[in-house]
Amino acid sequence: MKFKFPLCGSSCFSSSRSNSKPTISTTSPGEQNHGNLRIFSTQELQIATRGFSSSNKIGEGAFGSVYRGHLADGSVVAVKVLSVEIESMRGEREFISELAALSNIKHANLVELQGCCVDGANRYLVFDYMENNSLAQTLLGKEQNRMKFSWEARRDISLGVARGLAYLHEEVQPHIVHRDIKASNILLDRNFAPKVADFGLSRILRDQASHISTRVAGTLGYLAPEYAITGHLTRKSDVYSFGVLLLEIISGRSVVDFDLELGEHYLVRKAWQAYKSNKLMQVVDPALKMNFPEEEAFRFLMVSLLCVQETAKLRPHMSMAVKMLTNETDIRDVQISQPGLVPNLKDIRLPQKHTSESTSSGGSTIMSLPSTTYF
Ligand SMILES: Nc1ncnc2c1ncn2[C@@H]1O[C@H](COP(=O)(O)OP(=O)(O)OP(=O)(O)O)[C@@H](O)[C@H]1O
Repeated sequence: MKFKFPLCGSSCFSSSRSNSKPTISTTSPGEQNHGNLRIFSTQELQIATRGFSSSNKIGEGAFGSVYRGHLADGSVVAVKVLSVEIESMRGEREFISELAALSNIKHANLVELQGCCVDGANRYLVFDYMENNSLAQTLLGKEQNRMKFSWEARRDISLGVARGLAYLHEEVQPHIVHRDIKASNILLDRNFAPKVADFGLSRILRDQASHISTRVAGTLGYLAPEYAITGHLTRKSDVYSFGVLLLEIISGRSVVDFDLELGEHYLVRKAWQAYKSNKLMQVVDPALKMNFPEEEAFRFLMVSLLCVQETAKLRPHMSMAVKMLTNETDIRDVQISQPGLVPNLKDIRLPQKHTSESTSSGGSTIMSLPSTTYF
């Protein structure tokens, strides 16, 4: 069954600046419905996060800081304090109604948006709290933060992410292109089930020129070449990023790592060279000490290479990628062509100024990312 994602609801919301408690307009019963979105007061979030204390801070991203919070009902949440300037965001009503639509999107592999808070110029998002942090920290992070991931854990995480993305791409209507699939946006719950975070947000939180450079730079290795060069964003750009992520999960290393010896810096290039010389299994994380089913690992590597092919239309849709990973679809005879490679990140000229106008319509989303010197 397809999930309907109402793009612009007509919900009506206003916040009282005097007592920080948001109030919902009662002009029309139909206009009060925020679906699953809970409207928090600033006071509630202050109490939950102990005044946004540094000991409750769990991370920092392009859109602001993230704090762990304990709500009065005993549940634990992650509160994202948006640092994006108010002028750059959508209007309050539109902001609330679009978040309401996002909060209705529920899937076992997506981080749930519980609610939000609007208090004058301050805006906060409240998500389910994920106990085991992100893949960027636990799989690819500093030695002291790393955990051991068995092959089975890696397989389940890869499949979960693929299913979450397939849901956004093919079940939600109109579909959602995530735009920022990467290890730091894959969070793990208490059972290490993977949850894709931050879907749908880039459309709502318009990036500020001041931080777009770092934002793009941090994500470069995951960018599909056609997106990086022309700014033309489709679901297949997410498929490319998923392919990169899959390679990272299997190999246990980051997509770009200049600490490794020359020739090893770029994971996608390394995997492609290994494939061409019939040594693809060398890409599997040595930390697994050969403790994995070879046939399955080979299949996963082949799927990752299919997803990162340079030509977008040769990449599978996410539902097909799921079928390939689970072996419902046989890929033994599939031809793999040259991947989109990023040979020299230093050559990329990042924009000084950026306006991110993204519209999701029909089959693609067009973004005004300036072209880059990429190859
Ligand atoms: N729901 C959550 N539960 C637990 N921790 C979270 C949650 N959301 C975010 N975090 C933590 O906060 C960090 C920052 O998250 P955020 O989404 O703001 O930025 P990011 O994904 O790391 O980077 P970027 O903003 O560039 O995408 C994450 O890496 C993670 O460690």
